[in-house]
Amino acid sequence: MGATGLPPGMDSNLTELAKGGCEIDWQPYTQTRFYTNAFIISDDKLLLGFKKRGFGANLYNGFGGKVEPGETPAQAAARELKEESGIDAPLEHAGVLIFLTEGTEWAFHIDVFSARSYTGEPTETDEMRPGWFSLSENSINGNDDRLGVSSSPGLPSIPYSKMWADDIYWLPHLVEGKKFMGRADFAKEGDKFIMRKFWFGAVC
Ligand SMILES: COc1nc(N)nc2c1ncn2[C@H]1C[C@H](O)[C@@H](COP(=O)(O)OP(=O)(O)OP(=O)(O)O)O1
Repeated sequence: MGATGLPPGMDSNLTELAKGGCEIDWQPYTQTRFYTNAFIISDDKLLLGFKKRGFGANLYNGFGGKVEPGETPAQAAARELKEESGIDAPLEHAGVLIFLTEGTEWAFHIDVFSARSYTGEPTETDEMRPGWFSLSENSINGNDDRLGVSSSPGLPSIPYSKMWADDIYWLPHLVEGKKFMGRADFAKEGDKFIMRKFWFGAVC
C-alpha cells in the first residue's frame, strides 16, 4: 500500500468504493499485459456474454480480450466486441482494472469500455453466448445478485454469482456512467480463482 493508501499503480484522484484483504500484501509484478472489456447498455438492459472457452470460461463477462501489437485499447475493444458478439458500438472509456493471479509475475491491465447504443444483432460465437440482463430497480438479495424488478419482464437480473468476484464492486458504477479504477489479487484453489485482496475507487 502506498503512502496515499491506494494500491501501487492507482491514481490518487480516486474516492474509495470498496476494499478487502487489508492484512495481506499486494502481490508484486514485473510485467503488464493489456486487455479490454466492453459492456453494452440499452435502455434498462445490460448485454453480457457467457464465456464458452479459455480464461474465465463458464462465467458471464463483458466482451474483450488482448490488445494486439499496433492497436490502441479502443481499437482492440471495438475489434473484440465485433469478434465475440457480432455488434458495433460507440465505445467510451469507463475505467481501468488491474488483476493479479497467483503464480504469475504479470498483471492484467484491463481498459473497460461502455456504450449506450449499438448496431447489429448480438450473435453467439465460438467464444461467447450473448444475453441481456435487467437493470431495472436493482436491489440486492442474499446471494449478491441484483434483482431486476419491473420494466424488463422476463429478463434475469445481473448474474453476479456467475461472474468474476470483482465485478459487483465496479459494474454498478459503470452502469451509472461513473468512471472507476481498481485492483484485485486472486489466489488459485484447484481450478477456482479466489479474490484475496482488492481495492476499487471512483474517479472524482
Ligand atoms: C480476474 O478478474 C477479472 N475480472 C473480470 N471482470 N474480467 C477479467 C478478469 N480477468 C480477465 N478478465 C477479462 C479481460 C478480457 O476481457 C477477458 C480475457 O480475455 P481472453 O483471454 O479471452 O483474450 P482473447 O484475446 O480473446 O483470447 P484468445 O482469443 O486467445 O482466446 O477476461
